[in-house]
Amino acid sequence: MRHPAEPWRIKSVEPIRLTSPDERRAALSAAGYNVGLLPAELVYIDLYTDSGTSAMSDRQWAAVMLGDESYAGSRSFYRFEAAVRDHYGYEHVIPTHQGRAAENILSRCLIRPGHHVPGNMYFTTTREHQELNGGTFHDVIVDEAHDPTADLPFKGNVDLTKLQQLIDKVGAEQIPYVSLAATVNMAGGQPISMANLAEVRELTRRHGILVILDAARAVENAWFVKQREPGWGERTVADILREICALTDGATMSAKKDSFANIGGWLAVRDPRLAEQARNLVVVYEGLHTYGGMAGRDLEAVAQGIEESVREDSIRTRVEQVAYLAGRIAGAGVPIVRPVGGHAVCLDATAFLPSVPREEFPAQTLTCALYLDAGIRSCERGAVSAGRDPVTGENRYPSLELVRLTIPRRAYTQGHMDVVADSVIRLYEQRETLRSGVEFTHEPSTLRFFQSRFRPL
Ligand SMILES: CC1=C(O)/C(=C\N=C(/Cc2ccc(O)c(F)c2)C(=O)O)C(COP(=O)(O)O)=CN1
Repeated sequence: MRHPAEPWRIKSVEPIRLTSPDERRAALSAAGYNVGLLPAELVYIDLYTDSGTSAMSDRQWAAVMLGDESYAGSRSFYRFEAAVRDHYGYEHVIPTHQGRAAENILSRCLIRPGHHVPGNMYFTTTREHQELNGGTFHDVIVDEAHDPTADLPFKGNVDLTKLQQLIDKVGAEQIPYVSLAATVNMAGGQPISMANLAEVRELTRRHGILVILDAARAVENAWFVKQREPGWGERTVADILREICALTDGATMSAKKDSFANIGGWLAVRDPRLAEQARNLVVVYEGLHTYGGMAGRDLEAVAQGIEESVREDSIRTRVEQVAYLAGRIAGAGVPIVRPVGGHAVCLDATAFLPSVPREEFPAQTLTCALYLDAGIRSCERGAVSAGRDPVTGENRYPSLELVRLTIPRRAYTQGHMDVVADSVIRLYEQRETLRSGVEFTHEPSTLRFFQSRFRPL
């Protein structure tokens, strides 16, 4: 797989530095063996997240200068609203400062204690807001999504039998909506197919249950539909994105992903009553419903980013850069989640470090090793992220114990991808030396992933 030639040239750069091994050992210790607590300036290649880390375009920066900072009815809001309406197709657009803020508003509107929310695999903030409002999340994704070696084109699909069984068990009136992610982040950025989406829509319509899309990486999902799903190859990514949304009743969006924004998000729905309810809450938690916790300049950057995100050459080179890194790593025999997703290459930490027991958190251990080896920050997507069962208090050990190498958009070059691949391959060749993991020295009660601290065993 060749590294793609990008449809842009670099006009501005930000210096980065490879620290010394001693500096990295000291920094990691001070960060409690949690790479998320490292100062960014001590990270050479930052693959912690693709969220908010994209390079903005010159046209986004130009739009920033046009930001209308009026408190009410900002010109920038109407541009933002038009961009979401045009490309996602929802009538009522409510800005929020980022994705989890939209999840907060939506969950407060739709979820009541005792409700059940089925979805295609959990995501940390999404499930958190569902649970905070008294809901119980139920994973109804196809079984293969939990198998890193199952090389299927649409591992983000819903298992319709699981969904029907939940409806039969709890009753449709106890299910406020089905939460559908496109793509599925925790499965490694796996897409959902149009056919499966249509089946979910048909099943939920029969029971009067809403479908709410998590659209954070829906453009990547549209790209995979175009590449992999029969009958869609001739459609544009922009068309497919609209078709995805047309099969849902609303969406939460983190504009920090597909839309190349450094901050921003939105909640969009079709039902005017739900929109009114959400607008009332957005005033409480985010700001007036025409700015939703964003400055006018951010609204402009998101609007421009949406337009850029659906361009075929843009999304192709984005996904192909990830595939390039995956090709180099998998080519050396390193176990990764297959098929390769849109935003990340996910290392299978249990296969990578078979000597490290699950109780010693292999993925967390591997993120530390990657940083020490080459100053690369990656993201633990395994038991530490999964947290504890709210009822039993026991650690949840998901079948996917992953290290996510998350690629920011338009930020790194082939040279950086090669540094990452070389480091991962080097560690894999030395994997027998990594025989023990880490243990908590500090464990927060919620979303422990961000603030936990560890020590090596
Ligand atoms: C599919 C989806 C997301 O991927 C997502 C965020 N994602 C992040 C940041 C992150 C979030 C939670 C973690 O435990 C984590 F370790 C990383 C990420 O890196 O992937 C949000 C929330 O959107 P907000 O970040 O704009 O609020 C909603 N939906």
